[in-house]
Amino acid sequence: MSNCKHQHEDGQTHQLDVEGVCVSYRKNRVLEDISFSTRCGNCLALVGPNGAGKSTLLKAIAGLVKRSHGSIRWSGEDNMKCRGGEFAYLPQFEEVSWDFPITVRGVVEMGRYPQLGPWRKFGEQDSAAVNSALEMMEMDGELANRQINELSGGQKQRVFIARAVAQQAHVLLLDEPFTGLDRNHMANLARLLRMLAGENRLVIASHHDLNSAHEIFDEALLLNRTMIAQGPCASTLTEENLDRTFSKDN
Ligand SMILES: Nc1ncnc2c1ncn2[C@@H]1O[C@H](COP(=O)(O)OP(=O)(O)OP(=O)(O)O)[C@@H](O)[C@H]1O
Repeated sequence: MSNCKHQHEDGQTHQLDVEGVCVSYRKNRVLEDISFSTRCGNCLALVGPNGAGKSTLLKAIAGLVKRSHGSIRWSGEDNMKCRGGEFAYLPQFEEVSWDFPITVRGVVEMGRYPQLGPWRKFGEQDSAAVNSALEMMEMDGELANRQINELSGGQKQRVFIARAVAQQAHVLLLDEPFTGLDRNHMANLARLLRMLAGENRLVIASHHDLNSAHEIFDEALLLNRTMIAQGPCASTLTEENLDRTFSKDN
């Protein structure tokens, strides 16, 4: 892993500030007045029912969908103006076109493109980041040369997690990263997320398994179109908050 600079020279920690964010698809408002702050070194779980707006919030932070109101700032800078590579985004499994002819290594190399920009060639540092990410997700060796359409569901998911890891971004935005993984790879991914937070990165992931949330994540954000609660898992994932979050149908 590279030494990303996660601290300003004055020692201030990087922080994500989301304030009053609303997002609509055409006229359908799916996120209403979302405000929270979190900082690097944290693992934050987005929890809420299907259709609550978890993916939309991740995409809004990544700058992939436009907000109609509010602001999203990373270290004080508007997220849409952040330079390439600050945010690594793992799309939900169903959103990826798996028929695209590309190898596992090719996908993971794509994680380096935001760092390269128009002038820099793919170099040793990039190869090292790709190899390390492939090893971490156990997609190295023979698997690295396979076409992605020849993989199992869990292997495909691991390739895209490896792509996000190879990017060595400050902020990892992961849409249901545990989907399709077997028990061992789930445990491996949980360790990886803890390691990334330990390197002072910010990890935000949508997550449906409330039993494992306490072990993996420091904080939870409960969402159902509006924000219900945010804070440390123990004080946020309470019966009362969960009832309020899951009582509204979408
Ligand atoms: N591209 C789109 N165009 C129109 N509506 C959309 C689009 N993407 C999502 N929606 C709608 O926005 C709402 C929130 O969807 P979103 O995918 O953000 O929820 P989610 O919490 O991630 O759900 P899940 O747990 O099922 O993945 C849903 O009502 C969904 O139908």
